[in-house]
Amino acid sequence: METPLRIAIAGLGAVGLKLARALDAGIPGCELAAVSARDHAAATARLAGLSRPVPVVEIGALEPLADLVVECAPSALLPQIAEPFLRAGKTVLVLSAGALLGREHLVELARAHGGRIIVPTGALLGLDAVLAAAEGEIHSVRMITRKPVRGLVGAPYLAENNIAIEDIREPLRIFQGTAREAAAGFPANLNVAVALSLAGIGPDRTQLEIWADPALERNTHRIEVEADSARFSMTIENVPSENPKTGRITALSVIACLRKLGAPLRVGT
Ligand SMILES: NC(=O)C1=CN([C@@H]2O[C@H](COP(=O)(O)OP(=O)(O)OC[C@H]3O[C@@H](n4cnc5c(N)ncnc54)[C@H](O)[C@@H]3O)[C@@H](O)[C@H]2O)C=CC1
Ligand SMILES: O=C([O-])CC(=O)C(=O)O
Repeated sequence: METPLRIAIAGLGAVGLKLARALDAGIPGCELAAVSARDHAAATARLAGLSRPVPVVEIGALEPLADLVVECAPSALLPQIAEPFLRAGKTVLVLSAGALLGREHLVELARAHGGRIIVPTGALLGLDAVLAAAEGEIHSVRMITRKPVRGLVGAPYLAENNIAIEDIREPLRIFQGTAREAAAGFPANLNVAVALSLAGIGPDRTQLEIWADPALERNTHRIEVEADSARFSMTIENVPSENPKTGRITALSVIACLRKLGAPLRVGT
């Protein structure tokens, strides 16, 4: 049997905690090795139910303990989390995909040292089809995101543009622009748009609309793609996790991605 891949988790929030529990329960080929959290005492308490305890350490101490780190922390921490792993030729699974924009040096670091950055499908769907279509010619990619108000409040774009959504009674379009612009204005809410753009035609050509909808319960993303190989549209309606900005399926996507890394049969692009 091969030695299991030692997994570190950076950020023990909605995604990180779910993943830690899944790794503890068993994902073939993987073992939880270490965790990083803002509040070590709280993290240790949250992990008390694990069958095999793991150390809770500072972000900078994760790399020697693991072969792969799952970044599921506030987006500003991405370089701190990723750089040591990439410099050591290791793998980084990135959830804060928006933070990759403008940080192309991370990809260069991976290239130079034989490391790897993986962006899982996360809260989205259909990146397999978008990747395939991008091998031909994609004419356009458009995404329309609708979120309940609590999934959007606090986004810097709203404050910068004096948009108040707390008391809206009807759906309100709060943003129209590119994935790059959305990543800057909604760093904790629209990683999916950046993941889509990286799979397809890039952050400057991927068009996005964001709606705040007071009647909605689920974070909803609709994608429309026009390509020379196919036309397709897809919608996902995400049940929010404990973090209303984050769909429950996000952690499941990471679990599926880790399972696929070690699987003898891999389905999907
Ligand atoms: N790519 C995708 O499809 C999706 C990406 N995301 C992104 O994934 C990331 C994680 O999402 P959630 O788990 O919902 O966020 P969360 O806010 O629930 O968890 C983040 C955790 O990081 C911890 N943290 C803060 N400072 C830290 C430090 N210095 N060291 C270690 N940990 C620290 C926080 O205490 C918190 O527990 C976010 O950036 C989010 O925007 C979320 C949903 C979908
Ligand atoms: O993209 C994100 O960061 C989160 C999101 O929209 C979702 O979970 O539906």
